[in-house]
Amino acid sequence: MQKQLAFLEDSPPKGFKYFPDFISVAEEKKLLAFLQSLDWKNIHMHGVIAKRKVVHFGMDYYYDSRTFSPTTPAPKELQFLIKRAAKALKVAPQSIKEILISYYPVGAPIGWHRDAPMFESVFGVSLENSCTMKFRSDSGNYKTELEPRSGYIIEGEARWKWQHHIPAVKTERYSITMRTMKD
Ligand SMILES: O=C(O)CCC(=O)C(=O)O
Ligand SMILES: [Fe+2]
Repeated sequence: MQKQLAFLEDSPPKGFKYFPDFISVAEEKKLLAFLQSLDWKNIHMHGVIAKRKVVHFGMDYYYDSRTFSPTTPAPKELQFLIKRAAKALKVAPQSIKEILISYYPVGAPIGWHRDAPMFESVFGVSLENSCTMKFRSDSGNYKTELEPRSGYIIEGEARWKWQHHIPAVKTERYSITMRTMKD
């Protein structure tokens, strides 16, 4: 019994895949320099301003109304990453319609959620520092470390049956998440 519980706790949700060293140190350095040039926006949710800041390409997402509309296409600096993520997701690069760049200052979390229902698969890349990502569902809990330069896929059960969350980060971190749209 004990063993089975431990197994449940430790096995990743189906549809979550992790890719250590998805980008090189040089690519990370270039991306981080590019991110400094962006026009970072606050997230207003239910009258509160979140600690993390974001930049959207492809689709703008309005957190309060949960609606979206087309915005600036992804710049050239992100094209290699979109191509690589699309390959890992086994979709065409044009299928990646939303690119969300997030900055987590020390102490910034992202609360428990499922990504908005208009999106399908998610590919995330972590930059600068590690964080913990937690998953929960009726079938259990799972916790993993997202290292700098790693990538992850959230699709299938991990996407629709599980929620995920990043506890307040201990060291600042950036992520670039790329999403396909649901049909
Ligand atoms: O920062 C990340 O890697 C994940 C962010 C996330 O879950 C989201 O934007 O929906
Ligand atoms: Fe998410």
